[in-house]
Amino acid sequence: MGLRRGTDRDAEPLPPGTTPAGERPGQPEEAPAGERAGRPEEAPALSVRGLSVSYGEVAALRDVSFDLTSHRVTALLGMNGSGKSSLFNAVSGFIRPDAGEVRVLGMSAARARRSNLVGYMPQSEAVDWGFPISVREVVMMGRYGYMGPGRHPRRQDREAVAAALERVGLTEFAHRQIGQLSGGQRKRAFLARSIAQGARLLLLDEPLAGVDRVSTRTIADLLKSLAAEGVTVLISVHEIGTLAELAEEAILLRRRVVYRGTAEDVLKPEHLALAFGDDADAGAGTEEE
Ligand SMILES: Nc1ncnc2c1ncn2[C@@H]1O[C@H](COP(=O)(O)OP(=O)(O)OP(=O)(O)O)[C@@H](O)[C@H]1O
Repeated sequence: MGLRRGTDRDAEPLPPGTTPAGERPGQPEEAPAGERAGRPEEAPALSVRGLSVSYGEVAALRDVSFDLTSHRVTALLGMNGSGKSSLFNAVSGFIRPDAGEVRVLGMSAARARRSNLVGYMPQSEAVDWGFPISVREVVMMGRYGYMGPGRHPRRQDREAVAAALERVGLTEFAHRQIGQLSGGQRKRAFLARSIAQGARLLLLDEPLAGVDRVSTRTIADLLKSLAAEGVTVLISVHEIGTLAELAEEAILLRRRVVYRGTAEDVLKPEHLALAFGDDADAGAGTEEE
């Protein structure tokens, strides 16, 4: 049961959530020292090294490197086509990069996903909102990784879902079909899915597109409280208006990392120009090298 519109990612529901001790699904591969699932804090929350992604002739990312530590909300800022979704898909293990390496809490991207450590909120356009599934069922998808093949929720799954719905303020909407929520409520439902999952790294692709001021505030507050609990949040935005409200720091992306700094620093015109200004290397597009 995938909500995501027709890609091969439908084969598996979008990354469910993390793992309370003792109920971690996914079989640990031989984990190097310091990579054991029970002690992921020892590694950076996210480490991206020399990442390049292309689609045929189109170079979406080139030699992208950065680290994220926990307890932080970091914005990924760039114009349309700058590679934000490609980065999320590579970090989630959904697409295979041409080159480079992604480590999530010291694990490979694929293993982190299987271990329910990565929560992903796709762009709205990537979701089939007509899919006959309730808000509660969407959030329950965050628990799939803890269930057996029959996906029968146990008491702790139901409790985790109820708590997540409560936290995002959607308890009273739990039985509504997901498409019958407002834009901001839909985003909160997907956030609840990652909360129920217990994800340690949250990847949010344009979560504020089409969201009003009140919902933006609510989502920003939720993200901050999750970060305070040790969750690492990477959130893509292509509008600068909400940046300072959302994130403490930002990475400017234009196929490669062109600048990184505090939200205040990144908003300086000379830095924004690196990501949004006219440039021979503008945005994404055909490799010109
Ligand atoms: N499946 C695909 N096939 C071919 N090209 C693709 C594919 N997905 C993305 N691209 C191209 O890769 C580049 C980066 O796209 P990506 O979606 O990662 O950017 P983005 O920053 O998320 O854009 P937006 O802000 O518009 O969502 C763009 O030139 C895009 O056209």
